[in-house]
Amino acid sequence: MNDYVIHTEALSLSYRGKQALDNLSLRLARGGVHAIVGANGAGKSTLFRVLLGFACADSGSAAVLGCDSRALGPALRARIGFVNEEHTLPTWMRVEELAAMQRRLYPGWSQERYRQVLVNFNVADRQKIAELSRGERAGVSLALALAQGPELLILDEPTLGLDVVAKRAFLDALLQTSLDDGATVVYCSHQMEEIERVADNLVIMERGVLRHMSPPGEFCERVALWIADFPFRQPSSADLSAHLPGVLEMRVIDGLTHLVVFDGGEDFGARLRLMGARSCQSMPVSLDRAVNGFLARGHAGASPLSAAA
Ligand SMILES: Nc1ncnc2c1ncn2[C@@H]1O[C@H](COP(=O)(O)OP(=O)(O)OP(=O)(O)O)[C@@H](O)[C@H]1O
Repeated sequence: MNDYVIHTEALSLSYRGKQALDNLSLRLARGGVHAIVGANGAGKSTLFRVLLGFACADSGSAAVLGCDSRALGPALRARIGFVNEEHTLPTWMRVEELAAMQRRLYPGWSQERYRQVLVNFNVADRQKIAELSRGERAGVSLALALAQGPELLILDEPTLGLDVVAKRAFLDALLQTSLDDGATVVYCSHQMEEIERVADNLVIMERGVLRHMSPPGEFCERVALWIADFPFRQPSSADLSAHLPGVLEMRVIDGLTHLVVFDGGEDFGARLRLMGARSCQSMPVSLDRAVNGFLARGHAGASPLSAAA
């Protein structure tokens, strides 16, 4: 018996020949906030669909809270909160009717949590869902999901389209749900500053494959920006690839070579000097730059050093 809230083994799914999940083996431990990132089309939403039993994999296995995703019954579904990026809700219902219905359905319902999230949106209880703006609808669906008191919360780009204040309030409530109620949160997002703030675990997917998993800080520590001054001959992208390990991205700015490097090793500076650098220095990068550099390397249409001058 393991304690993974999500466990996939060699999970594959292709849509008419297009590989969305490619032999994906992923184990997410119980507790904390897990953020899944990846370029557009990396397979994040597809993974969620398979996990929740909305789509069938071609091969491999997927389990949520220890149960095969193909056999999730009502009792198990009640332990999982899910918010999709469209924030699908019954448009004909009034906000108060929807909240009352959910309160009856979920024994762990927290009215306080519901109000805590919803207060940041200008939503009147008597309004119909159809009358709400997109952001307000997102606010209602997020308030409902957090108030359900789920054991596992799966969120597909939950803050897309929210303004800064609403986003912050939602993230605070999310953290509190995870800390106070012990809920495990699994969510995908393209917003790194948000992930930096809330995530305990960073999962990077690329074209249906798991590329990296660690705490965000650990990932950042493995990526560095090197700035080197080559006074005579600027090395080409090909030179760099051949002689330096882990170069993700190269740019020449004001005559200085900027390299984003993953696992460059202790002697990276010495290697730069051997290639003719007069001086060089390394500095840390933000999560945004680290992840984007990492993903740019394998991005469709981009060569490994696509940003090279
Ligand atoms: N119903 C479908 N029919 C055909 N192809 C699909 C379908 N759904 C997804 N795909 C393809 O599967 C791949 C993975 O899509 P998915 O929506 O899972 O990516 P994603 O990581 O969630 O992307 P984004 O960040 O853009 O939301 C993409 O190449 C997409 O074009």
